[in-house]
Amino acid sequence: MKKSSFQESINHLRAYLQINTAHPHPDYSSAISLLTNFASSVPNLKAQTLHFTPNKTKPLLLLTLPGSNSSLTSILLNSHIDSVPAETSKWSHPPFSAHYAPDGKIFARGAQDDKCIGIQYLEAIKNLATNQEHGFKPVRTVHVSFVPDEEVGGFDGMAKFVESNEFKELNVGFVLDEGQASPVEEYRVFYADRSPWHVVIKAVGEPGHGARMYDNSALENLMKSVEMISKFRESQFDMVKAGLAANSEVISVNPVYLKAGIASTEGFVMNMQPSEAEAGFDVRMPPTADPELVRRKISQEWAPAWRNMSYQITEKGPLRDYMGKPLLTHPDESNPWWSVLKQAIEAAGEKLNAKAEILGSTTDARFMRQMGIPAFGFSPMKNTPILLHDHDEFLVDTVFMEGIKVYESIIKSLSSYIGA
Ligand SMILES: CSCC[C@H](NC=O)C(=O)O
Ligand SMILES: [Zn+2]
Ligand SMILES: [Zn+2]
Repeated sequence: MKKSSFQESINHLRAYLQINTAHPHPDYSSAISLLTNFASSVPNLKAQTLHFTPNKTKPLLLLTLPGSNSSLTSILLNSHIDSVPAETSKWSHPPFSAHYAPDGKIFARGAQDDKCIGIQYLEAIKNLATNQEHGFKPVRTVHVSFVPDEEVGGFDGMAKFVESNEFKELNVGFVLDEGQASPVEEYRVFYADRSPWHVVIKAVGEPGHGARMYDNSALENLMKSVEMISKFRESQFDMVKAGLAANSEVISVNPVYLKAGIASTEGFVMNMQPSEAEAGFDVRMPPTADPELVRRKISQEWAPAWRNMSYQITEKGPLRDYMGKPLLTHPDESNPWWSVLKQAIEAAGEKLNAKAEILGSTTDARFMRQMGIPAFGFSPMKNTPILLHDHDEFLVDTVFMEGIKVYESIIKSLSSYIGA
């Protein structure tokens, strides 16, 4: 076996990006075939496809490189196979063509989030295996997981996986999952995610003629709530604007839909005040936020029954770990994995942002942190604009290749660390 050339590595990435794994109909089976096929070119890398749903439509690919000391915990490198959808007409190139521009940019949905890291893990392991005289023999076992459904909450993917016997048997001691691009030279590491709630508030009220002014219409009730919510949002955002907190360190509340009005085939009826109205909000809480405070705010201020309001909170995953502690992995010397990771990145000649961050959005790492397993978010993309979930998501070829080198150093260091 020989190491992939620059062009071969790029081809691997592009082939993966060309498989449309966007919701609502991700083509998981083609992706798994491609990855399994690639994995079979790496000696000693064993592949198994796991299923945690009865109809087997959400496969999870688990690759394993056995270590020499099976009494030590293993390392898990995770990425998700699925992507968010793309509005094709708003892109400069078709989002599943993986257009390779002369300046090195590869345009595709998933280029940053997060198919890049999946291929980089494999390329790095392959390079390690090729560079060593007798093949790469890690001390700790290294697992690479490709999971379904992260973008829709991970409930049929990582959430089920961490609960399974298969997972327990892996005896995972440390996890790397996705992070986010860095617009500057320093790489970024994430030690926590924000926990998401989907909050729907509903108002009912007096119906009536559109010309009449009266109290207690459904939309008036809803709009009062929207005002209160906007004030809270502003108070959080003001802390960010004043430089007192990062965006991901405050509670965000963003309106995501509004539903009201009497519809007819001609559009909305303009002279009727409806008796029902509803709005949806994406709420994200940093790990140290008090969810009970937010719950009280919702029931007493944002959707009080006395204003004819009701609400529904859908908690999208855990808020605390199995010990009741905030879901975070300490990015300091108290956590030996932090030092190993940091030193491995620096050993590759790269720089790390001095401050580890909370990720503004949410990843599958929360399910592993819930189990008490330390997990950092890291996607080695430097000097790269943050384009996840955006139009024209791209990654530059040389940035992708540098990321492979960094993972080689990281995988070598993590898998040979015997302290923890
Ligand atoms: C509600 S959990 C969904 C997870 C998703 N992850 C990435 O964008 C997110 O919205 O952050
Ligand atoms: Zn992602
Ligand atoms: Zn995403």
